[in-house]
Amino acid sequence: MYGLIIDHIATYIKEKYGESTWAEVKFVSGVTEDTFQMDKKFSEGLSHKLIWGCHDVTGDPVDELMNNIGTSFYKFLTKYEFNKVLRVLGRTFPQFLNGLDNLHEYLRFTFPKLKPPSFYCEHESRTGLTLHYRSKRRGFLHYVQGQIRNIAEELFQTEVVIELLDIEHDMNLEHIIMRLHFNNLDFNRQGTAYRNLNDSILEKVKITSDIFFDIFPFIIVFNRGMRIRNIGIGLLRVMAGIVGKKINKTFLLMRPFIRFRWEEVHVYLDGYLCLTEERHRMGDVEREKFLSLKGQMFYMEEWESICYVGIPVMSHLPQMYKSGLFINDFALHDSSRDLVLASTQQAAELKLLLHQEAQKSRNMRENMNRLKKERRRTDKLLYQMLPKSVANLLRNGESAVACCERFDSVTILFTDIVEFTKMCSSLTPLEVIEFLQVIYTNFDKIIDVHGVYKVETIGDAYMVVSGAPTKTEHDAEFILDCASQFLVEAGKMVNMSAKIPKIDIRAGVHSGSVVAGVVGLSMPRYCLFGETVFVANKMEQNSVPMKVLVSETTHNKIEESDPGLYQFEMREEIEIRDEQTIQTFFVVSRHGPPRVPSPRNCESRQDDSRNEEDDDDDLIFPGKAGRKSPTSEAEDELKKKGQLSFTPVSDTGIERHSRNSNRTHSQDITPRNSLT
Ligand code: HEM
Ligand SMILES: Nc1nc2c(ncn2[C@@H]2O[C@H](COP(=O)(O)OP(=O)(O)OP(=O)(O)O)[C@@H](O)[C@H]2O)c(=O)[nH]1
Ligand SMILES: [Mg+2]
Repeated sequence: MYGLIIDHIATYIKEKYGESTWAEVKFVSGVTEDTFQMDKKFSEGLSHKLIWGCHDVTGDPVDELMNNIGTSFYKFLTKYEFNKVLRVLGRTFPQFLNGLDNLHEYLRFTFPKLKPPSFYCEHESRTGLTLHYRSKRRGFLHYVQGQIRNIAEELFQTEVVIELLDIEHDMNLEHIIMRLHFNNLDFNRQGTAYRNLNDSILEKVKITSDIFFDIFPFIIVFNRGMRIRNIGIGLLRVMAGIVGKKINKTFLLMRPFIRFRWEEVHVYLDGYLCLTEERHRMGDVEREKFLSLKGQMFYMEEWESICYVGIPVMSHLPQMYKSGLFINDFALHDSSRDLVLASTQQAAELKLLLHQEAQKSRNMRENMNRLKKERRRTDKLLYQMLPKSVANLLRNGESAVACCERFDSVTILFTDIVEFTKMCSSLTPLEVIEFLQVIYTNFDKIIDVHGVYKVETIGDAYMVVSGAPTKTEHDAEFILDCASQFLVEAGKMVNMSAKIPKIDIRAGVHSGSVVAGVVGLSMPRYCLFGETVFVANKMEQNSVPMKVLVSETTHNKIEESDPGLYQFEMREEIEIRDEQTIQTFFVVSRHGPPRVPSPRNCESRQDDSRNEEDDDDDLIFPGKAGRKSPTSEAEDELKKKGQLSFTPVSDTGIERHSRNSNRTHSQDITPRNSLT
């Protein structure tokens, strides 16, 4: 059933009983929808579900509910401006009721799959008329009675008393016969006016049958035997062969819902009838659907026949071609041509609108995809500057202060290039940038493998942390694995250029607590604050080339959690400030392969890891196999111009450690040519 009727029921319940009762009614009826789009189809049982739900919640009798809802119908229709259609449907109340079938048919443009009720009036008198209401649905008797009373009062200021005469069930239809008692002032008024015409004029009005069948080009005259005696000029052009055939073998009667027999049709004279789907049997081959006609039947006493005066219904021009009809087959004097053109025009406009709609939704989808891709790109840039969890907090409107967090147990690594300033004196600015770019790109690849977070680079210094923003109990181990890999990587960077035969780096590590947070609005950075940072930096400054110097805190952390995991060499105590010294250790080697960070050993790891599923990593990060990253593209560019003076470490990057690697001996992390 279309949402219009269901929306009517829902609107009544909300307005009469309030939103909370409506919510209860929905719950009781198991209805999830809250609104019902008027031109959308819903399940047939939904209307009764809501009515019975309302009965269960309020205790009001169902018939009374249906009647009261019916009496709010006219007011409800104003919501969609359908009330304007009702106002012009009939000059009198009986004419209005006679126009209901036509009205619902006309509504097919808005409700293409309409299954409306059928109404027919007979035995009209000064005191009322008999109304036949037929429907494929059951249980709308009181709803209809409410509607009728409401319309009679609203549009005709007439009070109607409804007497139920009979209810039949036939042809899977509910057929309700009611006597409407009301003051039918207009009864006979038109009739008498018309019959008062001077008889002599009527006598002279004789027209030849040619003119008659011209005036009504789609008329069908059939006799009591239902045999077609004659047809209008329009029908003659497309189906001359039906003359002499039985009309109820040639056409199906779609509305009203009655049997297509003389006795039943005869009762329906002056009523609205819709013939359709002409089934033109060529031999035993049934032709496809051919022509739909809408019209009215009149009884012609002189001919002892019924005249069906109709016009073809065309929903689109192709249907017109198929039927073999042309516009000039339609009468010029009535609106049939306009109606056909209007409906095909409307169909064309509708098609254009749908096409435009489809185009719009395609554009919308493309824009959404572009937006999504752009969003991913900005996210990636943002996640390069800030941890993902922090970036998302900021994006959700949290203040920078709200993003601050204290981490009780982190381990920080500083590395620094030995005699960088001296090296730079022999390089051009571009070569300095390239030089750092190559080193840092390779370090960037390493940190991902070891689950540490790159905090920043300061000139030739490179700072990473483990234990923030992703908490882990293996922070010291991850940092030492990362530091040792940095040394291995630096040891490979030999003969990168004639001016720099090799590079050495110092590394320093310390563990402790920090406060981490975002500072700065224009260039927000994720920074670490606290003594731990200061001491880690001191470790680096006091280390020696190609060695990792760790504080006693980090040393003890490893020894407590994983005794013997690393071999250390005790060094002298260093003074980090007046009278404050720290015991230090060099890292010598590690037992077994590095631990692989995972959600199991890194809390909220997935929060701060890159979005693996993103397919445009290569835009920001070194490309996957076969895809060039900007760095290597830039390097190619410079190579072509003969400007590149460094041979970057091969793009195979860092061999990935994994627990199941077959290395069993302790891994010596002292690079080949380091000083000890
Ligand atoms: C412009 C005014 C009207 C509009 C837009 C309208 C539209 C509709 C629609 C969309 C349906 C649902 C059919 C389906 O889902 O297949 C419907 C059914 C119905 N209409 Fe109308 N209608 C109008 C006027 C009236 C009037 C004036 C009456 C009675 C006096 C009426 C009686 C009914 C009834 C009883 C049903 C549902 C029950 C059944 O199918 O028997 N309608 N109508
Ligand atoms: N932006 C910035 N750059 C710095 C900072 N400290 C040092 N640098 C830069 O880093 C370069 C190297 O500094 P150092 O590492 O202290 O000196 P070095 O030449 O590498 O000698 P070493 O003591 O062996 O490291 C300097 O030339 C500066 O350009 C800093 O705090 N901020
Ligand atoms: Mg330096």
